[in-house]
Amino acid sequence: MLASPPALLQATDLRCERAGRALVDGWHLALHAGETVWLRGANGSGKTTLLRTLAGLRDPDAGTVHRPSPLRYLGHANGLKDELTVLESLRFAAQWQGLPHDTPGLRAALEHFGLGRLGSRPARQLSQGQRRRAALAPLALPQPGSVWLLDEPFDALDDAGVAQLVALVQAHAAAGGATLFTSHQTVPALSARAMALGEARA
Ligand SMILES: Nc1ncnc2c1ncn2[C@@H]1O[C@H](COP(=O)(O)OP(=O)(O)OP(=O)(O)O)[C@@H](O)[C@H]1O
Repeated sequence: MLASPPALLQATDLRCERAGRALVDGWHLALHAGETVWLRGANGSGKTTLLRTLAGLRDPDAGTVHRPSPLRYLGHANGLKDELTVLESLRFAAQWQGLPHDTPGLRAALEHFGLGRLGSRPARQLSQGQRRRAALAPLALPQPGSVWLLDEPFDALDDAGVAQLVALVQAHAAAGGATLFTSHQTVPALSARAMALGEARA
């Protein structure tokens, strides 16, 4: 019998607390190449806390997270710097991904999200949807076999933006990557395994 390939991201017996209360306890995840997982849950149920823990931005209160693959986390706050232009932000993200400063895909990545004409604009001049698109643009740069952790990535996107992101997530899965995303809206065009968190905690 063939052994199953190792997960790109693995969480074992995870416990995450806020203000002394467990949001998840004994939680498991094995995210494999080609998988797309939709993490669902009510407001306050712990999705952001869990994603940040999986990304290594906060420590679990118990359990382990194994991250053998490159990882990209996008929080719902966008993380754009107002004073940087859209192209500078993308260049910064490319370097962070280990790509050369002058990587040829930068323009194409902006074009993917319809931002080709906005490359020299400072982020502070963008609309909310344009900011979301600019934050997502680094996903259009190559990073084979990586894990994407995306917190509410569809927020503020119009129908065309949703379709552009769906196309990227599907291509990422087809190329051997994996994605875990949160969303309060159903995205019918995206085929994803749903995982639900428990009830909201006050
Ligand atoms: N810095 C903090 N200190 C204490 N409690 C916090 C803090 N941040 C979040 N919480 C609490 O942790 C719980 C989970 O919050 P979290 O942001 O992970 O939920 P969420 O599922 O992402 O919510 P939403 O759908 O509203 O974005 C909430 O009850 C929240 O009040």
